[in-house]
Amino acid sequence: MAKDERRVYKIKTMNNISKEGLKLLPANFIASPDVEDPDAILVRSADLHDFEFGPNVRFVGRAGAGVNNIPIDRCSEKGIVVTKAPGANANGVKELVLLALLLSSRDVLGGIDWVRNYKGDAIGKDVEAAKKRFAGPELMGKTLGVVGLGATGRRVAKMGIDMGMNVMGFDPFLSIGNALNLDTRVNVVEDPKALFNKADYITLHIPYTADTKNFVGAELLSIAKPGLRLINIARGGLVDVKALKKFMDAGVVVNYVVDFPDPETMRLPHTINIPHLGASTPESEENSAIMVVRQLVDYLDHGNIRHSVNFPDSNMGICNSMGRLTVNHRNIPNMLGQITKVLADEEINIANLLNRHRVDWAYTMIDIDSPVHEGLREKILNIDGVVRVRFF
Ligand SMILES: NC(=O)C1=CN([C@@H]2O[C@H](COP(=O)(O)OP(=O)(O)OC[C@H]3O[C@@H](n4cnc5c(N)ncnc54)[C@H](O)[C@@H]3O)[C@@H](O)[C@H]2O)C=CC1
Ligand SMILES: O=C(O)C(=O)COP(=O)(O)O
Repeated sequence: MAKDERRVYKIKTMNNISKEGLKLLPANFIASPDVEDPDAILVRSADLHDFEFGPNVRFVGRAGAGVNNIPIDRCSEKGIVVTKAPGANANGVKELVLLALLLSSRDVLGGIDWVRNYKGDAIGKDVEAAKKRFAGPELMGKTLGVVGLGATGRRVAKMGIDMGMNVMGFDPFLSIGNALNLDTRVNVVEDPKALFNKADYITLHIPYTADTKNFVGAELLSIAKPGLRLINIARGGLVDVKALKKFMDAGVVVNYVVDFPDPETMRLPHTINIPHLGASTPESEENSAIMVVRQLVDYLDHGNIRHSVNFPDSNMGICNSMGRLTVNHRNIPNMLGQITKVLADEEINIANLLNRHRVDWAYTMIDIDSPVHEGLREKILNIDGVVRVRFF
C-alpha cells in the first residue's frame, strides 16, 4: 500500500510554542525552529504572508486566536489546512482588558512615573499634594461597550457585569455557543452606533479582516459619548488612528489603550501602548499550544480536521479499515462523484465516507477495504479542483 503517512514528521515551530504542548508530540514528530522542508508549521504571531510553503507542508496551526498573520487563501490553494485554538487564550486577554480598563481610568502609570522621577526629600508629604493629578473615575456604574462577543468578548462582558458596570454588546455574527454562554444581563444591540452613543468604555474583540479594518473611525467616533475610553487588545488595524487623534484632540476620546504599538500610536497623545501581552501568560500559552498540537497530530496521523479556518471540520476517528485516503478539494459540483468513480474503476470498496464543505473548499475522507497505489493518487490529483491527496 502506498501509504505516505506515519513516518517521521518535521514540524517547524515559529515563535515561542509552549513546551507543555510540544511534549504531547509522539516520538516520530520532530519539532524545531530549524527543520528543513517541514510537514507542518506551528506559529503564533509571526507574519507568514511572505513565507514560502514547501511542497510537504500540509498543516499550519496557529497557537492562538487571530489568523491575520497567515495567508489563508494561499494555504487553501495548496491544500494546507490552517487551524487555530479558539478560546484558549481568552481568559488571559480578559484579564489584560481588566487591567486596561483600570489603567485608562486611574492614572496609576502617571503616578508611578511621578514617584520614580521624584527628586525631593519629603515624598510622604508631597504625594498628598501631587496625587490629585492622577485621580480617575471608578468602573462601577459606568457603561462598558463590548464589540465582538466571541470567546474573549463574552468573558469581558461578564467581567464588566461583575465589576458593577452596565454592559452593552455588539456582534452581528454571534455563534449559538457564545450566545448561550453570554450573561443575560448584557444588553445586546444591533447597531454599533447604539453602543458608541452610550458607552463610557469601549473594548474591541473582533478579528482583523478586510471588513473590520478601521472599524473604529470617524463615523462611529462622531457619535461617541464625550469622555470615551477606548481599549483595543484585538488588533491595531481595527482603529483608524488618524480619526482617533482628531477625536482625542476634540476631547471626545479621553484615552486609548492598545496592545499593538506602531509608529503612529507611539506618537498619539493620551495613549497607553502595551507590547502585545494579551496572551502572554503561561496558562494561555500552554492552552493554545496543547490545543493546536492535538489538532496537528490528529490531522497528520488520521486526517481529522478540528478548528480549521479554511477547510471544514471533519472527523472519522481512527481508521479501522485497510486504509484511508483524504482529498482536499474545491467546493464545486461532482467532486465526490469523480473521486468515487476513480475508486470504483479500480474495484476499491468504500467502507466509510465523509464529505464536508466550508465556503469555497471541501474535504473528503474515505476509508477503503483494498490497498491503494501511487497511480491512484495521480488519477485523483488529476481531477480538476483537487489540491491534495493523502493516503494513510
Ligand atoms: N492581544 C492578544 O494577545 C490577543 C488578541 N486577540 C484578538 O482578538 C480577536 C478576538 O478573539 P476571540 O474572542 O478569541 O475570537 P472569537 O472568534 O471567539 O470571537 C470573535 C467575535 O467577533 C465577532 N465579529 C466578527 N466580526 C464582527 C464585526 N464586524 N462586528 C462585531 N462582531 C464581530 C464574531 O462573531 C465572534 O463572535 C482575535 O481575532 C485576535 O485578533 C485574541 C487573543 C489574544
Ligand atoms: O491569539 C492571538 O490572536 C494573539 O494575538 C496572541 O498572540 P501571541 O500568541 O501572543 O503571539
